[in-house]
Amino acid sequence: MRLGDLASTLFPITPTAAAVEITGISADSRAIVPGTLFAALKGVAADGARFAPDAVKRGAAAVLCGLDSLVPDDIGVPVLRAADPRIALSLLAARFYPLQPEHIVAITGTSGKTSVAAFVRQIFEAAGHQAASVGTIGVVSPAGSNYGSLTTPDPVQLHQILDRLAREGVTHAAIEASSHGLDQHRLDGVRISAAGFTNLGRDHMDYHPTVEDYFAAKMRLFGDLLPEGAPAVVDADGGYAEAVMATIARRGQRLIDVGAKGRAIKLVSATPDRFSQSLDLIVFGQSMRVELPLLGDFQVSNALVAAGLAIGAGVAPETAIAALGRLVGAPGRLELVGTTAKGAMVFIDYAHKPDALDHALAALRPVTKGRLIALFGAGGDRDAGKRPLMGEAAARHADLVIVTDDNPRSEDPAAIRKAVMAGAPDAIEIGDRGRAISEAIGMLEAGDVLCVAGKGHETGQIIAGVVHHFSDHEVVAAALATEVAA
Ligand SMILES: CC(=O)N[C@H]1[C@@H](OP(=O)(O)OP(=O)(O)OC[C@H]2O[C@@H](n3ccc(=O)[nH]c3=O)[C@H](O)[C@@H]2O)O[C@H](CO)[C@@H](O)[C@@H]1O[C@H](C)C(=O)N[C@@H](C)C(=O)N[C@H](CCC(=O)O)C(=O)O
Ligand SMILES: Nc1ncnc2c1ncn2[C@@H]1O[C@H](COP(=O)(O)OP(=O)(O)OP(=O)(O)O)[C@@H](O)[C@H]1O
Ligand SMILES: N[C@H](CCC[C@H](N)C(=O)O)C(=O)O
Ligand SMILES: [Mg+2]
Repeated sequence: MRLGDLASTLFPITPTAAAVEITGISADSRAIVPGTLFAALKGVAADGARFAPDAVKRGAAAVLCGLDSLVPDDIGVPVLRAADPRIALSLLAARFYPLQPEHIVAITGTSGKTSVAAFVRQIFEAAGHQAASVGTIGVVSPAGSNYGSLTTPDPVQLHQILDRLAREGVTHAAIEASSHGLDQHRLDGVRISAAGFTNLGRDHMDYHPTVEDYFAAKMRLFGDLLPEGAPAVVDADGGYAEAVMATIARRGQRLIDVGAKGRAIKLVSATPDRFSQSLDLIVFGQSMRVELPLLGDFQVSNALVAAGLAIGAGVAPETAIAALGRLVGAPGRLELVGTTAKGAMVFIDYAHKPDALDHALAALRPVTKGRLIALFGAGGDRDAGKRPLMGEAAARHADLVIVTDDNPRSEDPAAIRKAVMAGAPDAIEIGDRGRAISEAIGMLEAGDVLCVAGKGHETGQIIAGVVHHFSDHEVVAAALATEVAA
């Protein structure tokens, strides 16, 4: 594509520059091949402007940067200066990869995004649409699934994915909008037709200076990205619901509020029956009942937000609610992965923040006849303040707490465990996660429940910056197999 076709409506471009052929876009100088437009962005760790000369040496055909960027005008290729180069990058990426599924819904909130995205995809499928989801567990579409590393991919990758999905015939997609993604404008070029908000709790205090800043990042989804008049779904029972609804009202969006306090999709009652729960609902004034095959109050919230989003995107209410009866949980989210010979159950969950741990363990208590055992750690190079709070949440709910390693990343694993144990002083400490899981399984008696939390679907463990293959699923399966053999 010519630079003129790509960027002339956004930037003043000379005729010579307009004729330059652009073959790709990247914000990483290391990925530049001849013909690529290099976006020099200021990041958390570096200023991309420093890498512009190297990008040009590698064949960059143009450079995008900020108004006051250090990139010199005489760098040898056209320089496009934008007030906010991250927004410009997203808009250019959306133009370079022009196709998007017709209906895209985006979900934000501290917990539940992956689950809601997976549920919306399943409801779309039940309604007969070609559907996909994009988020922490990767891209899941009729063509298969592949795992990416970020919850909200960077804009170039995201638009490449959306363009590919649309070409494969996907008409309906659900995307997770992380606070990093919203803050860094990764979603700014996406044509969002409905947006959802699950809840707000403590998270990412390493990146956002205050909870208000974190909330403001999430609010960009409704304040800036979702058009006026479009449907906005909120769990009315969740934290910060009123503040979210105020933004939605200010923007003239169509509120679909769900939950016990919800009016559009009202939860009249949820009656649990071990692994499922019977939901009595009033959906836009009509009584409906469905048996949700999932455990935990929080999954009711996630399912109703998902139904609201699917309805907002055009699915008939009866179809959306009926589809809740066949939902399958997202991998590694309160997933029952096995039962020991003595009759204890083992679950794998992705709770890696205090609220999530609170909800996951609370959900398991009613199915626990013996002891509830929580096994988890906390990630390194992430919000250190959440560590003792996770310890406290576990100590509050579980009969036995085992503190182990999650992804220590660059940090000292023992120091992370110590910080977690400040909130759970009676916990057992077993650093090696594999050993912790097999020892925990060895301790299980009839009726006990073990919750292995924090890594969910992950297939690697990052220790001292190196990713080692590691899967809670594989370790649990191996420990259960040994137990049966013994
Ligand atoms: C803190 C954070 O969000 N960082 C993201 C951000 O990087 P950054 O802009 O701060 O990067 P930087 O290292 O300061 O470098 C500045 C610029 O120089 C460029 N550079 C750097 C080195 C070089 O040799 N050449 C070069 O061109 C970089 O590509 C970048 O454009 O933008 C990059 C491109 O989009 C992301 O890959 C990167 O994600 C890092 C890897 C990351 O770990 N992010 C996590 C924390 C994250 O985003 N998580 C959220 C939330 C998860 C959840 O809880 O749901 C997610 O959406 O996954
Ligand atoms: N609505 C909810 N409220 C509270 N906790 C939840 C909710 N939904 C899920 N959880 C808990 O949070 C964990 C992560 O859920 P999920 O992956 O769906 O959320 P997420 O917002 O995508 O998280 P992440 O930001 O880490 O990707 C689950 O394993 C469960 O323990
Ligand atoms: N998207 C989240 C995932 C955290 C998963 C947990 N296992 C950890 O390493 O803390 C993050 O990068 O902060
Ligand atoms: Mg997620």
